[in-house]
Amino acid sequence: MESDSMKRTDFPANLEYQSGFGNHLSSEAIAGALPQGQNSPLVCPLGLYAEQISGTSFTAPRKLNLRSWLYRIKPSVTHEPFKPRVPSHERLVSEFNQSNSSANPTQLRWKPVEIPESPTDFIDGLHTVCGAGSSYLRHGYAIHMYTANKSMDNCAFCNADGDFLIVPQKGRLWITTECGKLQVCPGEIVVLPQGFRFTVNLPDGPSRGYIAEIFGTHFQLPDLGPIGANGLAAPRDFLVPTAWYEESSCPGYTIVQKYGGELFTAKQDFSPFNVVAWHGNYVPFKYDLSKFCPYNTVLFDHSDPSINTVLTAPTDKLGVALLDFVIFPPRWLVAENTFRPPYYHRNCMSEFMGLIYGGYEAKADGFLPGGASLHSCMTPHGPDTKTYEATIALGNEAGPRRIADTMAFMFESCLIPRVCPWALESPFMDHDYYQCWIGLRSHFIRETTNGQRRDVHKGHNETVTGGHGE
Ligand SMILES: O=C(O)Cc1cc(O)ccc1O
Ligand SMILES: [Fe+2]
Repeated sequence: MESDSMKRTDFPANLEYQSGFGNHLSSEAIAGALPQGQNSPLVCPLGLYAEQISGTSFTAPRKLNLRSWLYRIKPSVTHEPFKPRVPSHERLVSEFNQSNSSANPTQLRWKPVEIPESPTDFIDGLHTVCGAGSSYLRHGYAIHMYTANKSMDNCAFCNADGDFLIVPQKGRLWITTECGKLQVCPGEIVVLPQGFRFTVNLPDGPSRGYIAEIFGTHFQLPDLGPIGANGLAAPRDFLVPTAWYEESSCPGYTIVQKYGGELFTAKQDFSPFNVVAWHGNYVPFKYDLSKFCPYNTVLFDHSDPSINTVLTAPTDKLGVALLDFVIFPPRWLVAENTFRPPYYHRNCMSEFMGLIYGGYEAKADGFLPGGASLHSCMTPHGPDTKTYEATIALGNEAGPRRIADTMAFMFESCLIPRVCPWALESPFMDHDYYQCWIGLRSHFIRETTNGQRRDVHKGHNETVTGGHGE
């Protein structure tokens, strides 16, 4: 099923990467292609054009400043004017308002979206689920899902609106970027920053995944506070491409630009992957979630999920995220006298969840790999009835238990999402979601006696000893 463009951008079995989150890196596909001692010489080595891509304003503080210099055969500007892409679908949203999305405080859940049979590439398979704010105002986010079955052909995608954090759930993504190539499997994530051109090949055919798009800021590693200097996602596990270029002429090559949530196309006669060398700190990168070093409670109570933050996109308010990317990876549960699954809660932040593989600890049924859920600001949620009952049945005899073969994740935001018609009218919407909690019974009993409480679940009295406050 692979096209000519697939062959043209063939991927070696094992790509080489550079490593390190936030590093200033450089890469040459031909030795000597990088100018020495300056960014923009009168004539660049090998007759290349110098081109800067800025990911932050020129004057952003140094510790936040992101930019790279690309040395390319022809500059990006060498193209015909942008035209609206026809047919234009209203399936991508980057400014959420009453005309394109609605408020909905209900707990929402979706079954896995089926992958289409008709030829669909990564661009045509993209749909916005929900989001908040505006790409124009440079504050907000969008959550998309993609389903696709064929590689992009003679075209590249460019997102002028924000950064994409892609979570593949099914099928590998072989992504060619202006900085080089990335092979991304389910279980890994990839970040394609605003403005980079890229093309997505699907070596496995049918593919599905989730995307968080952030406007006006970029992902950072979370502070570790008292955890110390190590733990969670290690900077060195973030992998960045090495320079790769193609020189072939490509008549009718199309750049598809997402700009204000709309798609525009521009024709050019060469591949945008013509960067022979580059240097900088504004780069695409990938990360293998199995490298994450989880921390958690080792005695009692359930930790807040922020303990599992892989990447965070901050707002200007300290500790308040525009979007946190949090995972629920395999780990040991050891807490004593503790309700171990996620607690019942209401959150001022909004929580979108997806499942890459396995099951999720709070849902015995109904939350499936490739599915999704949305629990918006202050909407109550927590373990389903089956999970609650099973946890209580285990009681305090539950020894250390390893949660294995699972990878769920959450996009958590301080901005309240509006939900798009594609998601609300989806045939994959689980209209019975609320039923998973309806069976939660009252276990209330009024009387307690002096240090004694009635164990309602086992139906006998038990002395409470070894309180935590001693
Ligand atoms: O709602 C969820 O399942 C996500 C979640 C997990 C957890 O361990 C604690 C809080 C929380 O919101
Ligand atoms: Fe939650």
